[in-house]
Amino acid sequence: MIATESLSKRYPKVTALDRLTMDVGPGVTGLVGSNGAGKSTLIKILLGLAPASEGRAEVLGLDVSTHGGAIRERVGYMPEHDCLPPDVSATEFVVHMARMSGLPPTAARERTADTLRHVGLYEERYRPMGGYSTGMKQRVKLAQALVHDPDLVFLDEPTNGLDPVGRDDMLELIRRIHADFGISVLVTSHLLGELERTCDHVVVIDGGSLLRSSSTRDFTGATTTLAVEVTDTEAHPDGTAALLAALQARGVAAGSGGVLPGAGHSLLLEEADEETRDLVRDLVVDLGLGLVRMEQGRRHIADVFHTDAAGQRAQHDPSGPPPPAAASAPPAAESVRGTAGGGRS
Ligand SMILES: Nc1ncnc2c1ncn2[C@@H]1O[C@H](COP(=O)(O)OP(=O)(O)OP(=O)(O)O)[C@@H](O)[C@H]1O
Repeated sequence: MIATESLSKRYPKVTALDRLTMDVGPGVTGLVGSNGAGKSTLIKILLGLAPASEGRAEVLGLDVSTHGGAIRERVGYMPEHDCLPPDVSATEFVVHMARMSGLPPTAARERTADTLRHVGLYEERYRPMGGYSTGMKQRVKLAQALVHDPDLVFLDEPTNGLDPVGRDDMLELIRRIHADFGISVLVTSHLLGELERTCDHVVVIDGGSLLRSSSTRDFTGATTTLAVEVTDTEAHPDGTAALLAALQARGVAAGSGGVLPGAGHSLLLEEADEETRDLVRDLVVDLGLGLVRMEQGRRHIADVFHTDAAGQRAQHDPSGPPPPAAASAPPAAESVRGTAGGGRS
């Protein structure tokens, strides 16, 4: 679907992409990287909207430097930032975008109604978009990317600004774009956790270079780590801390797993066996906490990202001190915001 070869983009003060070589096949692919990693720049080059400084790229077998128009006919694009005219209704806007994509008037109206229904906008689609919530605006942006029935869509940070429920709804919609309509998806995010539930394949970029590209399954192989999540109670306003203390009192070492996607705080217990699982269960009961989740685990993509990023930096500067991410066991932090280099040149 997408192939780049030594693709670079240099702005006067910044190298946004640095000899990026990658291949993306059909399905749902996540493009992960911190702010400034080069995700939006890559999308603009792939759409033929911005020229590369060096290297080449193809989308659907078409060269981006010479076939931008043909690519945009077959590819949908959901931009990152708010770009909807406030005085226009979703219906008017999406019909307009469908017409711009070459659909005749009747087909444009029919496809608009179908697509807005598909993304979950009903009566409100006749109201001006200025009064919409962030979630509704994201849905309209998604609808306009899908209305001309593309082969592939680029979704730039579609969950930005959404609350956990809105984010889950959007991720479910993204999964269905491929499952129901066979449209392939390239979706960017700085949130690693959400992509491991949504994507078949994940590409991680850092400072404009490829850090890793592999199937989600390969990223998240089985481990002996046990993730435990509990509720707070009146007696234990911080249930996680109470459980941690009780485990430590019995000589079980646990690390804090950070805030998990769409969930609360979690504890991570390394090399947990049957006995440890029984102990956790008993302690949760003794403390009167609610057990939200006890999951023997998969690795989180975040772990792999931190380990790989640390390794790469160590390679670049073998004599230097270890970067913070390498100095301790990497937490399963959800976001890579701010953990990667910015690609300054
Ligand atoms: N038109 C431009 N002129 C100069 N620098 C730019 C331009 N567009 C992007 N950059 C810089 O290129 C780098 C990559 O930006 P890009 O927007 O592609 O990153 P990103 O991964 O999409 O991050 P974000 O999620 O914050 O948008 C950043 O340092 C950014 O400041």
